[in-house]
Amino acid sequence: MMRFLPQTNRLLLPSTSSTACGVNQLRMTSGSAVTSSSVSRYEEAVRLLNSLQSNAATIKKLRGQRENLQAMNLPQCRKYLESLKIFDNDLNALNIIHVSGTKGKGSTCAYAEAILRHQGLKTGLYTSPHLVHVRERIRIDGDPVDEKTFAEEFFHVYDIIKKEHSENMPAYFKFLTLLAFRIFIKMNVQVVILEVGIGGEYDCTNVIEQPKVCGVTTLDYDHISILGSKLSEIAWHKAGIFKKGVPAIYSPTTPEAEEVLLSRATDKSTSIYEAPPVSAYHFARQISPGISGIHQFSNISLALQLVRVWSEKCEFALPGIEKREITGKGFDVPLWMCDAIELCRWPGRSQVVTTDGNITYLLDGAHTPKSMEACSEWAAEEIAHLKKEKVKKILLFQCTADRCPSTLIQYLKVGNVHRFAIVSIFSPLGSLKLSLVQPNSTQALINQPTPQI
Ligand SMILES: Nc1ncnc2c1ncn2[C@@H]1O[C@H](COP(=O)(O)OP(=O)(O)OP(=O)(O)O)[C@@H](O)[C@H]1O
Ligand SMILES: [Mg+2]
Ligand SMILES: [Mg+2]
Repeated sequence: MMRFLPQTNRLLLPSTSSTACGVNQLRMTSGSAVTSSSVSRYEEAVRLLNSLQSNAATIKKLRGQRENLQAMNLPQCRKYLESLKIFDNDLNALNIIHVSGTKGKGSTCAYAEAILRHQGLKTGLYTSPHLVHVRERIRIDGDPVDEKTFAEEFFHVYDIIKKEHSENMPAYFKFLTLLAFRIFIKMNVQVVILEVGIGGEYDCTNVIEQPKVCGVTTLDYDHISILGSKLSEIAWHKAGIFKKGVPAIYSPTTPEAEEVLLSRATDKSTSIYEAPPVSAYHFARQISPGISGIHQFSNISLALQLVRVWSEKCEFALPGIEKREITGKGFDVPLWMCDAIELCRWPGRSQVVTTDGNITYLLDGAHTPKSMEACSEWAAEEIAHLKKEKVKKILLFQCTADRCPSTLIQYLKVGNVHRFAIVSIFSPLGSLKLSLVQPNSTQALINQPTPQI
């Protein structure tokens, strides 16, 4: 089948020059193998990156000035990008799929990435948070960027910003976003799937001017001190990523939230569609999606719509997908797309890990009411499958920052089948604190040692 690639797209041209688009030459360490010096450079990079995290006292102090700070995010980002000589054209040429929402952003991005990679496109994927190491957040062709590249590009970005903005260094997430753009440009990726950090309107990923398509996943209550406590307020922030002339697709939501999404789309001259239920598609064969759980079907539908619109906008023909107007309707999903959906992996979300020691861990990233319910449904189903086996089942879900385990646990309704639910607290520094929660109780027994089971 004939493929049409965007004429204006620098990234779809052969990559011959490391100075393309105004970014400077790489500072190479010796050889391509990972040397001890490149490893220590990587460790030093991670140490410096972690030093950009605000401590609890600073965060508390800054909370009062939150509105001001939020509004400053994007102007600051633009200054840093200018210093890094990354221009709007460079970002636009990344052919970005931009995804906001409360739940399912990472999964939706992972599905879209898996589908496009299956077609041989060189992909960049930017997501958060990470589970084991920070490089998981910046992926090239599905794999975390390697340590050597990470370290080289880190110091390129860090040195320039330190030199020009030493009094005003970007915080952790902002820095990583700049680094991700730099790496994607250097690696000549053909498409970037970009997950918003928090909200949308003021999020530093929103510095991009012209994505190819935007998506809004399931809306729910999270970060309410920043985004508001009503779904309509939350929707306002999420719709902040809409851009003039860039189609947007959203997962079904409440009428109040939908009204806000639609009215913001009108204000911004964005054409907007609701992603259909998964039953609207005709799959070439029965599929068992790579990320399990019924809730993943709405992410799959959104990812399918995003990929389809992306291919129309980029004039990149996808085999088995007819060219047609963007409508937000279901379509025939060819075999290769079914394969890609099955091959998609997103660790730490609806993941079952079995150990030799008769323990099965159910890992999930749930941390909002809706996602705890989704997690609950998925876990109950998995536990039903495991019922006959004499294995202990431990469910881990995510509880970071100021979220409270005891408010989340009430949404978990998997009964007595497992002995304990363990709330995992991830921190970007990589330390994992465990808190115990007894399944029948809403009371977390914080910081107890792991039980003998
Ligand atoms: N469509 C959905 N509806 C409800 N819950 C969902 C949905 N998709 C994912 N989840 C839940 O949210 C968790 C996190 O999924 P995912 O990483 O895809 O979302 P995210 O929006 O990137 O989350 P985060 O806030 O951690 O960045 C999953 O483990 C699952 O419990
Ligand atoms: Mg979140
Ligand atoms: Mg995420």
